[in-house]
Amino acid sequence: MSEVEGKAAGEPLKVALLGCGVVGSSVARMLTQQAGDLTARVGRPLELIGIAVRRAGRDRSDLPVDPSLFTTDADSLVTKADIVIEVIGGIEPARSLILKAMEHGASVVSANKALLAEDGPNLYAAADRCGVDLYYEAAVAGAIPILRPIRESLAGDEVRKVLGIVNGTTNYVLDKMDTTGQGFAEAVEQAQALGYAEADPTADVEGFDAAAKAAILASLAFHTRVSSDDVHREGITEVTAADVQAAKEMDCVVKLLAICERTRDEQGHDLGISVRVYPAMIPRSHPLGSVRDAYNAVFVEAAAAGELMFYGKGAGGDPTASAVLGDVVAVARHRVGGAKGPGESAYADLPVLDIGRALTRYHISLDVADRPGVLAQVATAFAEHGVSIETVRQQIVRDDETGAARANLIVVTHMAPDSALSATVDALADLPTVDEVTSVMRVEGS
Ligand SMILES: NC(=O)C1=CN([C@@H]2O[C@H](COP(=O)(O)OP(=O)(O)OC[C@H]3O[C@@H](n4cnc5c(N)ncnc54)[C@H](O)[C@@H]3O)[C@@H](O)[C@H]2O)C=CC1
Ligand SMILES: N[C@@H](CC=O)C(=O)O
Ligand code: NA
Repeated sequence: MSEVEGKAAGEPLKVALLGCGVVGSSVARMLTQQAGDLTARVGRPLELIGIAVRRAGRDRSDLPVDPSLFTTDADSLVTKADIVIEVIGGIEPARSLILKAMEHGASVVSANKALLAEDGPNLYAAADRCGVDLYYEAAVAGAIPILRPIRESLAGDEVRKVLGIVNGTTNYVLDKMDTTGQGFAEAVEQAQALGYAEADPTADVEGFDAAAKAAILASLAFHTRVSSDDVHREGITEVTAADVQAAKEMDCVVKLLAICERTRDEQGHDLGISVRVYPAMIPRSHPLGSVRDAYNAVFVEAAAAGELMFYGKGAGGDPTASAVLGDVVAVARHRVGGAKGPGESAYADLPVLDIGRALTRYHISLDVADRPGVLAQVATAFAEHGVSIETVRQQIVRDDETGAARANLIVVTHMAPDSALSATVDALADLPTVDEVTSVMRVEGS
């Protein structure tokens, strides 16, 4: 019988909190202020036994917790707890502390997508070996319950696609660029001030954060190990005001999307899965098109359930703490009831396909000479790569100095493999009649 199982009913479960930043301070506050309700829901009190911080002596008088709980000795704190909450972030020392906590019999709740996406299988193996739980609902889309629905509620179905806006910072930035014409840098600063951005916002704007979340979603949805390195990633730093305007003209909006989908051949045999993150135009009428500010939304398609939509706050201290505490209650209930949550499920072991095999559509804008035969040359470049054109729009622009007429062509394709689409763009750029390919963006969701 473990030490925890041997405790008398009513004896508190000891909770250690690692990290007291944006998320950690909300967790500390909620754990303290909602102690009575949490006790009633778990069946045993939860006792906060310590809060590991990096620096001692900082004024934390705004938090309703006993100042003696703060410690810089996370290593010894994790050995004394029944439940460890890790909200430090990053790979080390978070990983070593989690492993140590498990070795000492603690269940772990983490919000750390970077770590889960890099080393999830190792953490699951340790949880299994130690007979403890590993929960991380806050790691993807903050407050939105999405991992447990995929991991548990949809465990009897077959998930076919997960399409999501899973990064609040980039959604905030793109939304501000769309609605107020605000500049990129200013919008990123605001997202940081509001507590949405990662400690280093490069993780947000370059798509690393969304790629980690995509890896976690794909692993759970397709019962396959997917790490951050398997995810094709493009961030939003290259998205220009002109791209946002071009999207508007198509009644679309630019969003950073995480796309996880199962690909089958015509006979229905699994070819593998595609996991990718990139900015793309989606119609404003699409359910993801109206996701504003730092909100997140995840659209799931399953064989029997059909289409499901999950929407809410994907970032910020309190929303993220809500997901953390939901997990704390779940693992605490397991302790009280002598149960254990699900472990890793990677039996399907599907190959992760190269981005070239993903089926998508392109919106291409190019400046060309305005003379007979140019459109035919452009159309030939598409045809030679097996790419079918859906629409072409042409606008004549006159050069102010020379008076020469140039044309701006906007081509939107039908669905084609990404490799064929990008080869078409290369071929267009090489045509002598094409001055410049001014923008290329994928179109999703229609
Ligand atoms: N802020 C948000 O909206 C969300 C954050 N997350 C995740 O939650 C985790 C925490 O994020 P934030 O609270 O935003 O970060 P933060 O940077 O505000 O807080 C992290 C805290 O950990 C402390 N820390 C660093 N090393 C430490 C150590 N060795 N021992 C003790 N404390 C240490 C830092 O001093 C800092 O106060 C990250 O994994 C993040 O990806 C997940 C969802 C949303
Ligand atoms: N930096 C992240 C926080 C949540 O995961 C975001 O902006 O979504
Ligand atoms: Na979540």
